Amino acid sequence: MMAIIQTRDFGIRYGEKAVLSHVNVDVPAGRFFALLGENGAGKTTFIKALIGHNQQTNGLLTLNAKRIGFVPQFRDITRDYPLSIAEFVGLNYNKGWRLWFSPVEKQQIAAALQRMDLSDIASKRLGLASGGQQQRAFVAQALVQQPDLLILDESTASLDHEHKVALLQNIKQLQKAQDLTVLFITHELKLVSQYADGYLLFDNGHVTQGEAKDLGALTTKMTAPYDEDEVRHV
Ligand SMILES: Nc1ncnc2c1ncn2[C@@H]1O[C@H](COP(=O)(O)OP(=O)(O)OP(=O)(O)O)[C@@H](O)[C@H]1O
Repeated sequence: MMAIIQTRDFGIRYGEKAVLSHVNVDVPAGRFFALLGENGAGKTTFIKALIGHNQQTNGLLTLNAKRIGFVPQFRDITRDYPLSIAEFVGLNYNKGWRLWFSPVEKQQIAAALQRMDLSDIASKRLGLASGGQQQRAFVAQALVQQPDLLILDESTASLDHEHKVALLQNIKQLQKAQDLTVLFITHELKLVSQYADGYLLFDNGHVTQGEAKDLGALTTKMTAPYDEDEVRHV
């Protein structure tokens, strides 16, 4: 199977400080991967390298994605935020010099809304939507340009349990139906282990790749002293 992300002896540093070194991963296309690790372990740094931010890297990084969709950590939307959900979802569309959407673009926005279950509330003001609806709108925005790699940074962290599960089910369904590769950064190991096909564990400058069947053992090891709800999210 083709790897959508492949690294060989790959490293990233900030000045003198090596954040990651000797990273060897092969993420197959069309799978759901959890990106795990303590705060500061280098998950965001790795993602930044994938989306092409200038960094000091060495070794080999091969990326076979045509388009990457990125859902950053939850941003607070105030109640007076003026855009509707549909307008927000189309916000980052690269229209060049045009101010309006072409029929194809409109159709793609409608499809993204539909995929995230937002069609019925497309004209609702985003500021008045619930946290779960807002989070789905962020994902829909990332889906509009039909990425083949979707990266989500702690997208479940701010949601209650019911909405966490709903979002993960939604993403899982997308991954399967659209043959999308999903990288899901999370601290919620137990939750994501039901959806992930594999994981990348960031630890102490190194990255370990594992399969879904290993997630159970990892969960026990990493969450043993705490209940999941007690793990603090920063
Ligand atoms: N621009 C930067 N310059 C220097 N050091 C940085 C920079 N960005 C991050 N670092 C350092 O690199 C390390 C990895 O940070 P990174 O944000 O990638 O971790 P993370 O795993 O994403 O953490 P979190 O779970 O908190 O988001 C940390 O020690 C951080 O302090």
